[in-house]
Amino acid sequence: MTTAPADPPPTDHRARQGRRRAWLEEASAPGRHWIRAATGLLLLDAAAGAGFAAALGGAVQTATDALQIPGQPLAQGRLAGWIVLGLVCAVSRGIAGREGELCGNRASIEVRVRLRARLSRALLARTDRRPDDAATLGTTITALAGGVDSLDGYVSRLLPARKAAVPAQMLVLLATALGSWVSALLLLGTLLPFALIMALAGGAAADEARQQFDALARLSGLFADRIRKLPLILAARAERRQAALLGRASADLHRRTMRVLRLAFLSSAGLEFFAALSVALVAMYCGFSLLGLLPFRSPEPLTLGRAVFVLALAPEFFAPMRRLAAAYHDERAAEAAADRMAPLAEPSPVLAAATHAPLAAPPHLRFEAVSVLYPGCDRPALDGLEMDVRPGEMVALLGASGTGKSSAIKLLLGLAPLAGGEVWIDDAPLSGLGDIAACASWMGQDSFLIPASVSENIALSRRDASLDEIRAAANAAGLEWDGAGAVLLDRQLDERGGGLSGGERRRIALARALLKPSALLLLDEPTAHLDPDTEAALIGTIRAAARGRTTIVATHSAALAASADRIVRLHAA
Ligand SMILES: Nc1ncnc2c1ncn2[C@@H]1O[C@H](COP(=O)(O)OP(=O)(O)OP(=O)(O)O)[C@@H](O)[C@H]1O
Repeated sequence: MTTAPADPPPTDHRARQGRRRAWLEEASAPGRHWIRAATGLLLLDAAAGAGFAAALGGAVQTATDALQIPGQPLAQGRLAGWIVLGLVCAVSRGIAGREGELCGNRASIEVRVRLRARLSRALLARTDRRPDDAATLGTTITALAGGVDSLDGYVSRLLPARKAAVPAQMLVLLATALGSWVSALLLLGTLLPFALIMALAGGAAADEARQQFDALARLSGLFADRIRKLPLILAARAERRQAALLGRASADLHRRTMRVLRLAFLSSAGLEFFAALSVALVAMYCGFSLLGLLPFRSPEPLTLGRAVFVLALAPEFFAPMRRLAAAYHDERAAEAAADRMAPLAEPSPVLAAATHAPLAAPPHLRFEAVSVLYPGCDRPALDGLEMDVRPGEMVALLGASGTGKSSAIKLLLGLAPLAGGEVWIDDAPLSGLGDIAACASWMGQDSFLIPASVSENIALSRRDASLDEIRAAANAAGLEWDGAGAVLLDRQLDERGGGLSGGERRRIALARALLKPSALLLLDEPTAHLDPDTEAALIGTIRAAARGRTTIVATHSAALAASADRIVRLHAA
C-alpha cells in the first residue's frame, strides 16, 4: 500500500518545474495564434485606456481654457473631437475585452482538442499493443476527462496576460511620461520595490503551492489506495491505523494550504498597497503642483488637462499585474495536470519502434542466444535462448512459470527488450526491425475486451473486416455454435466481459487473432484455466488455425504441447 513519502529535495522540484513548463509550452503551441491575438487585444485595451485618459484630459483642458481665459469661447470642435475619441476608446475597450476573452477561449479549445486527440491516440496505441495495461488505461482516461480541462484557465487567461504584462505596463508608462514625466517616474518608483517583493514572495509561493499540490496528490493516492484495499484493512482490523495515517496526510494538506493562502493574501495585499500608493503619489504630486504647494520648484509645466490624463491613467499601470495575480491558480492547476498528462502523451519507446512489412509467406524464425532484460531488473527474463522455427511449423514453448515463455513472444511484438543475441525473421534481424507486431496475430494471456459487441471485440485486430469474415473467424475459434452465432456476435459486453465464461473470452481473443490475415501466429497460454473437454476442442481449433502459418504457443498444457510439431523446453535463466 502507498505510504506518505517525504518531500523531494528542492533541486528535484526545480528540475520538475522546468520539465512541466516546457511540456505546457509545447502543449499550448496549437493555440499560439489565438494566444497571440488575445495578447494583442490586451495591448489594444491598454492603448485604448491611454486614449480614454487622453480624451478625458483633453476635454477637461478645453473646458477649463474657456472658463479661465476671459473672452475665449468654448472650442466646441476640439471638445467634440475629445468626446468622440473618448467614446471610440471606451467602445474599443469593450470590444477588445470581449474579443480577447473569445480569443483566449478559442486558444483553450484548440489546445484542449489537440491534447485530447494526442492522449486518445496514446490510449488507443496502448490498447492495441498493451491490452493488459489496465493502469495506463485508467490513468489515461482520468487525464482525458479532467486533466485536459485543467489547462483551460492557463491557456485562455494566464498565457495572454503573461505575454501582455510587460508591454502593456511599458505602454502605460510611456503614455504617462508624455503627460508628466515626473508621474511616470513615480509609477516606476513604486514598481521596482513591488517587483522585488513579488519576485521573493512569488518564488516562495510557487514552492508552497507545489508542496500543497504534492500533499493533495498524496492524500488522494492514500485515500484511493485504502478504499481499494478496504476489505483487507477490515480483515486485518487496521481501521484505526489507516484512519490515523489518512488523518496525518489530511493535516499535512491543511497546513500547506494555510501557508499557501497566507502567502496569497500577503502578495495580493502587497499588490493592492503598491497600486494604491502609486495612484496616491501621482495624485499628490499633481494636486500640489497645480496648487503651487510643492516644497520645490515644479520640474515640469503641469496643466489641469495633463494632470487629469495621468491620474486617469495611473490605475491602469498595475492592471496587468492584477490580471496575472488573478490567473495565478490557473498556472498551479495546469502544472499539476501536466504532471499527470506528460507521461501519457509520450509515445512509448516500444510503440515508436519500426514495424516490419507484411509477411507474404510463413516466416522462418531463428533465435540465436537471445536474452531479454526488462528495464530496472538485474536478472534476465530469458537468457541465451536458441530456437529454430521453420516456416509453417508449430512450436510449443514449455517450461515452469517465470522461465520466459511469454517474454520470448513479447520480444517479437516489441513488448520486451532484446538485451543480447538476435532473432532472425527470414533473413532480417529483429534488432533492425524493432518489432513484427504488425504482421503477427497475437493472443495474449489476458483476453482483453472493450465495452462493445462481441463482433466489435473480434474486429479489434482488423477494423476493416466484414461481418462474414468476423463470423468465419468466430466459427474457426468455435465461438458460434448450434447456428445461434448471430445472437452471440451481437451480444454487448462490458470491459470485464460480463456474462461470458472464461472459455468464451479466450475464444473471442483467439477469433481476434485468427481474423488478422498474418503468416505468424503467437499464442500465449491459449488454453489456460479450461476444463479438459473445452481444452481439447480449442486445441483442435488452434491446430487448424496454425495450418499454413508459423506458430509459437507458450503453454503449460501437455496436451496442447503434444499437438505441436515440436516442443522447446525453457529453463530458469
Ligand atoms: N514487464 C516486466 N518487467 C519486469 N519483469 C518482467 C516483466 N514481464 C515479465 N517479467 C519477469 O520475467 C520473468 C519471465 O516472465 P515471463 O512472463 O516471460 O515467464 P513465463 O514463463 O511466461 O511465466 P508464466 O508461465 O507464469 O506465464 C519473470 O521472472 C517475470 O517476473
